[in-house]
Amino acid sequence: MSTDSPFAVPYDDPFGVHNLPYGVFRTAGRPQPRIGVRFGGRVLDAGAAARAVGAPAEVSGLLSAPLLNPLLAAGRPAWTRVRAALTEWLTGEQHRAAVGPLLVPLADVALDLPFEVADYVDFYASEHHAVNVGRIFRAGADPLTPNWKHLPIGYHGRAGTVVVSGSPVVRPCGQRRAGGEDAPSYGPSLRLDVEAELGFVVGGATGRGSRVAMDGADEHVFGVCLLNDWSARDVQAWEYVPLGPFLGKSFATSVSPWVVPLDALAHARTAPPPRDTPLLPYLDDAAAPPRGLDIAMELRLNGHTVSRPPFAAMYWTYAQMLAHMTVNGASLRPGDLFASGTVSGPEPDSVGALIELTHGGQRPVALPDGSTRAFLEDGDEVVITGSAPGPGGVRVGLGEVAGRVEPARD
Ligand SMILES: O=C(O)/C=C/C(=O)CC(=O)CC(=O)O
Ligand SMILES: [Ca+2]
Ligand SMILES: [Mg+2]
Repeated sequence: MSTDSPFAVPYDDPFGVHNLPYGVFRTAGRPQPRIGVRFGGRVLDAGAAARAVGAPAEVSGLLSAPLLNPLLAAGRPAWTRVRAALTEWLTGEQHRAAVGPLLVPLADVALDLPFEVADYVDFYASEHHAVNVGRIFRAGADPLTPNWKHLPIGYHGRAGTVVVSGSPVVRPCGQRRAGGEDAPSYGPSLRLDVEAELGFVVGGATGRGSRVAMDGADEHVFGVCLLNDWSARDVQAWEYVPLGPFLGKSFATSVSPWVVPLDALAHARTAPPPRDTPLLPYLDDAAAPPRGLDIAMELRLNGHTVSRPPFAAMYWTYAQMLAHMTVNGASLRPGDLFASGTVSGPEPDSVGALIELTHGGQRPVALPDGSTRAFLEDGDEVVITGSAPGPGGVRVGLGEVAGRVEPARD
């Protein structure tokens, strides 16, 4: 095979055949959104490939949609069949002539939000993050609230403001109370922050009244994306008592364009940290298969790496989050998105938010251009990347989620 063949993807490419993440793309020549599967530096037009190889109607139909929701709805057995088909098309000699022309260079595509977000929930699953921000928001009180080790705390976010990587983020305005003031004022957030998180993309509907136990989680988690939960800390600190985050976080949540299938993360599975508080049976994972994920993340501000958050340090697993989210009988819809909460590790340079990195803004970080940041300035660009161990020592790439801050609007 010549090295300029679209099939000549190096063995250790993080987007090799062991990964095959799903997205939705358009090209200048064909602006209709359609499902793409990343393979090396190219994107397979998956629906066109299915038709070109004469795939079964189920596979062809699911891949010919303009977004991932029908595939998400189809459930785990269909996900397995579709992934097997894609693997065969990209590795089988007999498909090269049909599939090769449908591998579009990444540089020629625009990537859209890959699925319509049904409900969006954000958890708070890092003990390190919870302790760090608890100290800042509730100085003098126990940093962990009494419920923290008994259940994965979460809140419902705003599905309609989940945006794809690259979308600009306008600095939000809102009520905030400056230190020392009694009354709030209105204006642009002065403490705009980021939260490096992992998003879990849900498929397979459940009815109201049913629950997804921990051992059913893999039937409903289709895959993962990188997620940035942009946060206006001044708005948040004033508004959150007692119902939790609201407008301080609902203006934008950015996700990476590629949804990495859970199947591609088999080698990333790892035991979560030891539990030191007994758990109710529906959350007790002492005898469960390991559902921590060893995903290495990087948080970059204007091109400079400021932190390396380790997902393996997360206290609560995605199976516990999903079990808790449905234990009251709340139904799931294809396209539900739940996020892990800020990924922070134990080290000062492994935290997933500026508020932690800068100790509430008191110790600004220095950037190579000589400037410093306590919180984000207009024009700043934040990029979060991630990768996980794959088979045979290769990495599974999660790609990146990027966003640039635009000035507040009058
Ligand atoms: O402890 C608090 O009051 C604040 C928590 C958060 O910032 C909420 C959040 O988005 C959870 C997270 O990302 O871990
Ligand atoms: Ca968050
Ligand atoms: Mg948000």
